[in-house]
Amino acid sequence: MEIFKYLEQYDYEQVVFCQDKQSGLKAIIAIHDTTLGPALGGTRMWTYESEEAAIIDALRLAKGMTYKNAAAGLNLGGGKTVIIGDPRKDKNEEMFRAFGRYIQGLNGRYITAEDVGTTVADMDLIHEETDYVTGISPAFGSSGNPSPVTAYGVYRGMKAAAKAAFGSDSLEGKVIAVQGVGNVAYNLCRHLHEEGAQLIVTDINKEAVQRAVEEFGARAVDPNEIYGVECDIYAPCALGATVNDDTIPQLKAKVIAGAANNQLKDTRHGDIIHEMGIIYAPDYVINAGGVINVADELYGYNHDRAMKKVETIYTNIEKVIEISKRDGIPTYLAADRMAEERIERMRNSRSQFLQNGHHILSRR
Ligand SMILES: NC(=O)C1=CN([C@@H]2O[C@H](COP(=O)(O)OP(=O)(O)OC[C@H]3O[C@@H](n4cnc5c(N)ncnc54)[C@H](O)[C@@H]3O)[C@@H](O)[C@H]2O)C=CC1
Ligand SMILES: O=C(O)CCC(=O)C(=O)O
Repeated sequence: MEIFKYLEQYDYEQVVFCQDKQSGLKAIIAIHDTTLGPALGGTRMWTYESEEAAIIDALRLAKGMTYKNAAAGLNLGGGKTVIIGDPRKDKNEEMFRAFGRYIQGLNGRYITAEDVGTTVADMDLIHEETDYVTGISPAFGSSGNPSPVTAYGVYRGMKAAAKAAFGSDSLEGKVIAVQGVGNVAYNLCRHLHEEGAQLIVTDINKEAVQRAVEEFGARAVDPNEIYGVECDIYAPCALGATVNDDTIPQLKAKVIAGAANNQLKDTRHGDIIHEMGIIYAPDYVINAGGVINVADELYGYNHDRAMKKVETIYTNIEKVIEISKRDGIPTYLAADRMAEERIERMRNSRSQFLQNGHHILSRR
């Protein structure tokens, strides 16, 4: 891959390769844009097919965080890390401490948190080496696992999207197909079940499926069947790129609203579903609850304040759908415009007064 060409094309600021022979750490920190503030985004640990696949994932996820943080109204830029490895087998204490030292070396340009494959315990190890980490244990006065808060935000955003599609935001009796019932989706299913939705679930992890069947009366289907089931709402909550050329023709849902990052394989898939009349709740707008929650730690964590901000996801989804209808553009583009306009406004105003990026963190 021609890395500098890619960085130039999509305006990335920095990529850091971190290796530590003793612990086996192989990590890529991607910093996309710090116009709004330090880059905040989680650390994903995953077994990638190739180093190139890992680099591309880090870059795509980091850019997504720039847009997510901007659209959520946070004063934070976008970044993300991927650690190459199997989270069930390859973790050790030295690995996260070595990684923490790399983050410390960036002196606040990048702040991390959890993502797929990493946990609060991993963040606590990073915290031994740096303060530039969020989502650490509540014992440290922090917010802990962001997944339940992400789930609540997705639930609220899904209701806003349902209102646009069905005329009411009630999910009672709605059939919702949930792909992946991990940390976020388990909590999402709880909210949906409490509201009286009918759930169809799938996961490659049989125990996760079993739990959803037992606790929420969900119907289980095989992983590749989920796209074609009769349902009102498709909720992608596993990994990205599941809205693609193969899956779109199978979809029966009128709404796509879920937690996964980078749900559209390509932007043209957002155009296709728009033309089909499907209401798509843009991934980075609807799944911002976790980052809103962890970002609150930078101000001294206050759960009520964080949850109040998470509630804005409902109105943000409404706003995106409104722009989409007004301008006749797909919702993913409406969300991009909303985020880009905010970054541009701040770039123009900050450039005149700020030389060294004064930020809340500099008061810590
Ligand atoms: N945890 C959080 O607060 C946030 C998570 N997200 C995104 O939401 C998604 C889910 O995150 P988590 O629940 O934290 O991760 P998780 O790892 O706990 O859950 C993902 C689940 O998807 C399943 N899965 C993987 N591949 C699958 C496939 N092909 N078919 C069916 N199931 C499959 C896994 O077995 C797992 O149970 C990810 O894309 C993540 O990036 C986004 C914002 C915040
Ligand atoms: O919610 C988190 O754990 C941190 C933010 C993040 O990486 C994300 O929203 O994808």
